[in-house]
Amino acid sequence: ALTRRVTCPDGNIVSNQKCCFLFPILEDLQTNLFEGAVCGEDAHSALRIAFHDAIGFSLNKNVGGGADGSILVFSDTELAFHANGGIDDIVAAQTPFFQKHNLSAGDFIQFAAAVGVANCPGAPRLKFLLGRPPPKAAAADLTVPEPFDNVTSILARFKDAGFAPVEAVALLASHTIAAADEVDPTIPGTPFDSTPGIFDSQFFIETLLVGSQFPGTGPHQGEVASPILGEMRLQSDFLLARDSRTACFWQANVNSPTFMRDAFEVEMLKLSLLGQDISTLTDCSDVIPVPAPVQGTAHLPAGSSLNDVQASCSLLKFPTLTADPGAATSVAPVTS
Ligand code: HEM
Ligand SMILES: [Ca+2]
Repeated sequence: ALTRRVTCPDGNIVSNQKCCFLFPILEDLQTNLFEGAVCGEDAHSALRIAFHDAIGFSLNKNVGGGADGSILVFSDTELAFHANGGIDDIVAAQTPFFQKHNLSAGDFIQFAAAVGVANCPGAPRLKFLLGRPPPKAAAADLTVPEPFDNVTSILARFKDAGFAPVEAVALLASHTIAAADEVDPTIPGTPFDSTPGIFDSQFFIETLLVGSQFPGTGPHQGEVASPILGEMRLQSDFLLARDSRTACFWQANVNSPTFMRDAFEVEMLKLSLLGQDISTLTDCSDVIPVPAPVQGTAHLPAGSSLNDVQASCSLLKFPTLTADPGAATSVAPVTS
C-alpha cells in the first residue's frame, strides 16, 4: 500500500497535510501543560477527562454526544455531577489552551489525552482522529461510573456505551497512570499503583494483593484497604479484579503486558470515537509522539509474596513473580 508522505512547513512528516497545524499545539501542550512532557498529574488528568467526556454516550437513549468536548464547553453543568469530582482542576488547566488553539473541544480533549499518555513510558502510542464537530449540549448525569458502584451496574453502564466486560477491563489499564485527589481529600495525589509515572502492569498485579491498610483517614466511600502504604485502592477495582465476570480479563493483563498495551490502545480509539461519525474524521495519529519503552519488569512490591495474591481466575496460572528486594516501602504521592 502507498502511504502518502507530506512535509509540513516546520519539517515534520505526516501522511495528511491537514494534520500539520497540530505540531505547534503539541509543542505548546508538552511545554506548558505537561511541564516538559512529564507523565504527571496533568497527563493523568488529561486521560481521565477524556474518559469522562466520551462516556457521556449511550447506544439506547440520548445522554450526550460522546467524545464531543461537552465537559469543557458545558462545564458549569457537568462539573456539578458527583462522579466528576476533581475534574474541575483539569478543566481549569486545559481551558486556556483550548481557547488559544483552533481545535473543537472534542478534538482538544482527545488530542491532549493521546499526548499526555505518550509521556508515560510503556504506554501504547494512542491513535488520534481529527474533526469532531462542536458539542451541542451537556451530557446527562450518571453516565460516569463511581468507585462505590457494584460490578453489575458498572458493566451495565459500559455495555450501554458499547463496551463488553473485556473492553471495560482493558480501559482500566488507565489506572496504572493515576492518582486520587478526592476519594480521601486529606491525601491528594495518592496513586492506584506503585508506579503512577509508568504504564506497566503493576496496577493489575497490586489490585490482586490482599489489602492491609488505608493510606490516609479511610475507609472513605468507594475505598477499600490497599496492600502498600501510600497506595489507594478503589472498591470498584477491587471487585472487578475478583468478580467471575471480569477476573480472567483482569489477570490477562498481568500475564501479558503486551496484551494490556494493545487492548488499551484499541479501546481508547473506540472511546475517542463515541458519538462521532468516523467517515468525517482525518487520521492524524502520526502527530502523537512515540512513548518511551518501559524499564523494569512486572514484580511484587517489596515485602510481599505470592501468598498475598488473591488470584481469582482459575483458567490462567498466576505468573511466578518475584518481590522487589528489601522490606516493605511506601509509595509517594503524585505532586505535579
Ligand atoms: C469502573 C470504572 C471507573 C471508576 C469507578 C473510576 C473511578 C476513578 C476515581 C474515583 C478516581 C480518583 C478521582 C479523584 O479522587 O481525584 C479515578 C482516577 C482516574 N481515572 Fe478512573 N475510574 C474508572 C474508569 C476509568 C477509565 C475507563 C479511565 C480512562 C480510560 C480512567 C482514568 C482515570 C485516570 C487517568 C485517573 C487519575 C487522574 C489523576 O491522577 O489526576 N478511569 N478514577
Ligand atoms: Ca503504573
